[in-house]
Amino acid sequence: MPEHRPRELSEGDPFGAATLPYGVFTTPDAPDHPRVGVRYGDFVLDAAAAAAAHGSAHAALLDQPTLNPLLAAGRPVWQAVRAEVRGWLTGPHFHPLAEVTLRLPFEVADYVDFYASEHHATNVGRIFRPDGEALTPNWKHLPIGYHGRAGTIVVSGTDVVRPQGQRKTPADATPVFGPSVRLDIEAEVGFVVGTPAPENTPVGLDDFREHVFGVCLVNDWSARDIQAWEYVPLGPFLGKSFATSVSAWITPLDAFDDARTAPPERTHPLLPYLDDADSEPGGIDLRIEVRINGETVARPPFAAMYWTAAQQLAHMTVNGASLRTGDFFASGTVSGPEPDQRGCLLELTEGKGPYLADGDEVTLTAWAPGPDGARIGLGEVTGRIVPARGTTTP
Ligand SMILES: O=C(O)/C=C/C(=O)CC(=O)CC(=O)O
Ligand SMILES: [Ca+2]
Ligand SMILES: [Mg+2]
Repeated sequence: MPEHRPRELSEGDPFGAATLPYGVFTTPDAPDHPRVGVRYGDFVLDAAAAAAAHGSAHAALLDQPTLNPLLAAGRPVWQAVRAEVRGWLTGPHFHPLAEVTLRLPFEVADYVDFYASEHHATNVGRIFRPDGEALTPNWKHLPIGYHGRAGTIVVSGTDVVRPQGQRKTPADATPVFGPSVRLDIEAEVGFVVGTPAPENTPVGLDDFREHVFGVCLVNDWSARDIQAWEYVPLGPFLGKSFATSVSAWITPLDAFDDARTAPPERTHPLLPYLDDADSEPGGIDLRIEVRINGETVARPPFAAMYWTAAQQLAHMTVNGASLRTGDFFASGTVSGPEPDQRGCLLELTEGKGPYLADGDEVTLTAWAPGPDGARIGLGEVTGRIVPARGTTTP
């Protein structure tokens, strides 16, 4: 049963009234009734129940098994619902976070993964292509990306089965098949598209807020041995498509207004559709923490990303491609300039490993500065590696 007392949060709780991320949850007494919830401290506001009780015009958008109807409703509705939710925080309709089951919060349309950290791209280029320039000639002119696999995006807490595949190191005469022996993480930040765009209407830098609903943490699990053998010349494929974990909580873009920051200085002139010199600062000062089995292994700074999410969206649509509600794009691995700011084990260990072992649990958390000293928390993304399934089939 929902608790009928208003919730008191401790000072500095990163999930206070300035944060208010959306998710989809069920309760043990109604396991077949997924609906939209809002995280407040360690509680979940049943937004569907609160909206119905208040006679909200948006009640039907919130009594849904995914966020997609709310995503599709557009920015004026997102802003109206967020204001209404603030008014419901002192009322009933809360469940303890530990007592609900959280679902994948939105139905993913297409999934794109970028490569926007200059530090990551330089480090990986050095490790994967030691004989060439670390950054390819196009890197400073466009945000490089690839299309990922939307159907294998899973919610935080889902176990990740060790993938199997082909690999071939220089020491192997022929390819070998088996469970990946270089399973890695990639700490990333994802952006969820709400408002669609028809074909042949590129989304300019200044229209970013009209289309992007919110932000979440992403772990783009990567099998480096499978990847290193398969990726030439078309890019990542089975080395990354087995699973991508996302947080159960999507935080509205507006929650990051106080964390906006200018991206690093541009070293190359940009074509007009990517030139953000006169746009609002496109960086976000999000501080990520990567923990493996409870131990902090890295603190990647999202503010260091060279390409911004607005530039990525502009680039994704500049060729005439349309946008759908539920389209999802991730930043690429977040790495900063310092050795302890690298967002994957490939970089953290200079390509030598160790990589993930069966049973390892990886958790990403993050926060950004908010209004009046508040912290804006991003919901965690966590996942545990379980052994490869079945027999090894060549
Ligand atoms: O440089 C490469 O060949 C590939 C690098 C990656 O694994 C990149 C990737 O998934 C994009 C990113 O997370 O930055
Ligand atoms: Ca990635
Ligand atoms: Mg992936």
